[in-house]
Amino acid sequence: MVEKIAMIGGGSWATALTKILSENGAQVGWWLRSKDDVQHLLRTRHNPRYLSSVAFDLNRVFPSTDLKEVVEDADWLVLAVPAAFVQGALDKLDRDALRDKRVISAIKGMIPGKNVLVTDYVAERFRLDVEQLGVVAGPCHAEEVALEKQSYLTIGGPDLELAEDFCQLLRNRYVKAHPAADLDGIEYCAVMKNIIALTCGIAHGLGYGDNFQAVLVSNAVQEIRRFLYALSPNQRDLSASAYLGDLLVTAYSQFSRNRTFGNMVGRGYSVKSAQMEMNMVAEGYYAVKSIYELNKKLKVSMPITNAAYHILYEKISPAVELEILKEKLK
Ligand SMILES: NC(=O)c1ccc[n+]([C@@H]2O[C@H](COP(=O)([O-])OP(=O)(O)OC[C@H]3O[C@@H](n4cnc5c(N)ncnc54)[C@H](OP(=O)(O)O)[C@@H]3O)[C@@H](O)[C@H]2O)c1
Ligand SMILES: O=P(O)(O)OC[C@H](O)CO
Repeated sequence: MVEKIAMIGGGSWATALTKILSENGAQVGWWLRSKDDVQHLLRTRHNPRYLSSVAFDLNRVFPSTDLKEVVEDADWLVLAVPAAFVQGALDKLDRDALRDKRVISAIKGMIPGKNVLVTDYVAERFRLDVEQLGVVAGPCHAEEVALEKQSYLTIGGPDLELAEDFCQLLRNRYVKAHPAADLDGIEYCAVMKNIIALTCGIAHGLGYGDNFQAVLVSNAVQEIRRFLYALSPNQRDLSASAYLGDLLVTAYSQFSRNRTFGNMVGRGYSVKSAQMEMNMVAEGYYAVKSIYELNKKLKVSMPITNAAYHILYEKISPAVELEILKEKLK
């Protein structure tokens, strides 16, 4: 049986996942918001602005701006727009539109303003059971998928059969995938690693070196552990690739959107100009605010998140804030 997937989003990650899934034989209805991009895909088989080297087989990939049609026809829904645009993207769907679907979030962010995980938002908005949900996690840059470099993904979800089914759709010559039961922990960690990478970028932009970054990342693991434990004190191995691996790839990679954004801020760009300079979205910018606000209740010690918040939302000088932060790290 050919699996039918609705891919929601036109950016790098949606493009990479569409490549993996369609080349494995799935039928992918692909919703992009831009008519011009859909026309370009239909004409040339390439997404014009993201991973434009990838050619799609239009017998399996069906680009469209008609969200309802794309969703109606699918067994699986894969969300791959930045979290800030999820509400807008799904706005036109009825509450029952996802009733019998399996919904996978490939998003590493929270809904700004609501400060909830994407899976919690869709579960509530579309009255879904948690067993219908999963997340795509793990250290994986879309750019390396385009180059078919060896990558590892983790599919988190309470229903391990659903998670394994989605793994089977992903596995290929260069992608290994495995299921894991920890939905919330994996999703929160994927949100928080963006904040850490952004702070690593700020430090790099200010001239801090590898010695400092190694200490920053070590302290970040402890910060993430404290926060996750306060939210959901399940047993989880934070050294697994869905947690630590994702933190490392984002904190150290040349491809990282979050690190790049932070680096510009550290070099003196304003938040606005850094955002305008990038044609991609750094989720960490929004995540800082959500996690900072959530933590007002939890009161976990989070010096790195606090520093990032002060720089990005209270306009404190990055140099001053890093001077304060460096005294708190061990
Ligand atoms: N890139 C990766 O390697 C990677 C890997 C794992 C997970 N993720 C996650 O995947 C999610 C999507 O990120 P991405 O990297 O694919 O994004 P991206 O390449 O940075 O592309 C940005 C996307 O956001 C859309 N967008 C920008 N402004 C918008 C607006 N005002 N309203 C609606 N849409 C808007 C863009 O649409 P237009 O092009 O039409 O402007 C584009 O589809 C994020 O949560 C990210 O953390 C990414
Ligand atoms: O490294 P970033 O900031 O581009 O985030 C992309 C992915 O989350 C890496 O797994």
